[in-house]
Amino acid sequence: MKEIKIGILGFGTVGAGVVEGIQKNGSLMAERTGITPVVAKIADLDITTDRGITVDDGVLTTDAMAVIADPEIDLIVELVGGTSIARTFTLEALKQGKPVITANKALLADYGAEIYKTARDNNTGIYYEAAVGGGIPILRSQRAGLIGNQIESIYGILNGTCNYILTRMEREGLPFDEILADAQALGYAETPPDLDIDGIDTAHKAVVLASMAYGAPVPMSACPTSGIRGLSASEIENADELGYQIKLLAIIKDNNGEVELSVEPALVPKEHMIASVADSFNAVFVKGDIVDDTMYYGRGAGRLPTGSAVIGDIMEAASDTLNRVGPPVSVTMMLQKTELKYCSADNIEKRCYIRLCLEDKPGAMAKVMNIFGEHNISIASVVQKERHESGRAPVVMLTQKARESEFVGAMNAIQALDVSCAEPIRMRLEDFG
Ligand SMILES: NC(=O)C1=CN([C@@H]2O[C@H](COP(=O)(O)OP(=O)(O)OC[C@H]3O[C@@H](n4cnc5c(N)ncnc54)[C@H](O)[C@@H]3O)[C@@H](O)[C@H]2O)C=CC1
Ligand SMILES: N[C@@H](CC=O)C(=O)O
Ligand code: NA
Repeated sequence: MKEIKIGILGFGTVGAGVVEGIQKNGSLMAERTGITPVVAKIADLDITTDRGITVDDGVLTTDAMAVIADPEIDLIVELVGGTSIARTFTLEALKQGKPVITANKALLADYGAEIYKTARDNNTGIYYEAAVGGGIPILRSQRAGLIGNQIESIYGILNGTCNYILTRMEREGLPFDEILADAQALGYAETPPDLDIDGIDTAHKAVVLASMAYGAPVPMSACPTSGIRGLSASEIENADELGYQIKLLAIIKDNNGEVELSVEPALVPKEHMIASVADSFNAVFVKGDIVDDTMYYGRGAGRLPTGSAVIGDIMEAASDTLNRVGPPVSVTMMLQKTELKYCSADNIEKRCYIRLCLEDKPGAMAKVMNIFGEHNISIASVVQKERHESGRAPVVMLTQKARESEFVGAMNAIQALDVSCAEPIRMRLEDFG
């Protein structure tokens, strides 16, 4: 039986989950692989807080750099988070030829190009399954099971916090802030949670998925991003009445050789499988040119599910190290091309949900319809609610597909109308057609 000595940096939610998982199932992993995982060192700035886990004397330290430099340590697990000290730790370990396992999608999204190249140049690996879809082995599926496919499209619910908030707003009608506090207490949210609710965490994961799908590090600037901050109960109710649910979606497509990428809240049909993905669960739908449609589902956040993904990477990195495999597929797939072409956001075609507030006056609707006509936007359905006592009436519309630039033009023109009494609300409607 061979042994692999692991140095963990960051003993927070995920770090503690990794140690708990190895304590529980380490012997099972050893029986299955012939490699015994040994947590030799854990570095954290705080080594006094009780994580509900007992470790041997001498394992805990506050000095992460000493763990990286320790010749006894075979591989490094980076779980401190953020993009500053985590980048320093990761690059230093790779330069010493040690494989790094990380759950840090922000780090990969911002510094992926530098990190993958450093791994390759030092003949070692960076492993990052936990960075996308938490416990779901989505990247492993992409780089192993789907390796023979051109990826046509990926749709993902990739943020446990947002999906948890949307689910409870819809089911329990609770206020946004109250549910966010629960998501934080459950260990799902980032620090700060703005990364979750503004869609940035989803975008971090989307660019990692897109990089692997299309073969080069994709910059965050290529991913137009909006989140669920300020989403009102009215949108959830209106969507429900029309047969839809609202989900924060990552959308990645090969659009005639150009990468189409966005993160945005979207109405999805209630009968589609994606609508049944609730709470902190994530789901990723990948369509390949050979395999056709595939779907992956599981816990997207939390101590043990994320720990499970990190542990899978530890065992793969251990096997690669012991077998002296050079840079693994998780590195080479990210460095196939030097540059990718991106679809301009203006040219993306989509359907939309639109809520207007109109003065209830004769001709108001005709003015609005004229504007849609001028912008080549065809309306699929319109619901005008009873007018309020104020003389104003909310109007809810679903459109057919049109170009983003036409939607922007139409919204500006409608807002400028004398009969328009509030800024129009617009969201994507994704029917997967
Ligand atoms: N919590 C979750 O469900 C998931 C988290 N992740 C990612 O995993 C990483 C870790 O997240 P959490 O465990 O939730 O964060 P956390 O905040 O619970 O843990 C981070 C730990 O790192 C320690 N730390 C900070 N600076 C340090 C330094 N210089 N040296 C040593 N220790 C240091 C902190 O004291 C803390 O205990 C992040 O990149 C996060 O985005 C990924 C998937 C899911
Ligand atoms: N904050 C993230 C944690 C996992 O990546 C989430 O809520 O999904
Ligand atoms: Na994963």
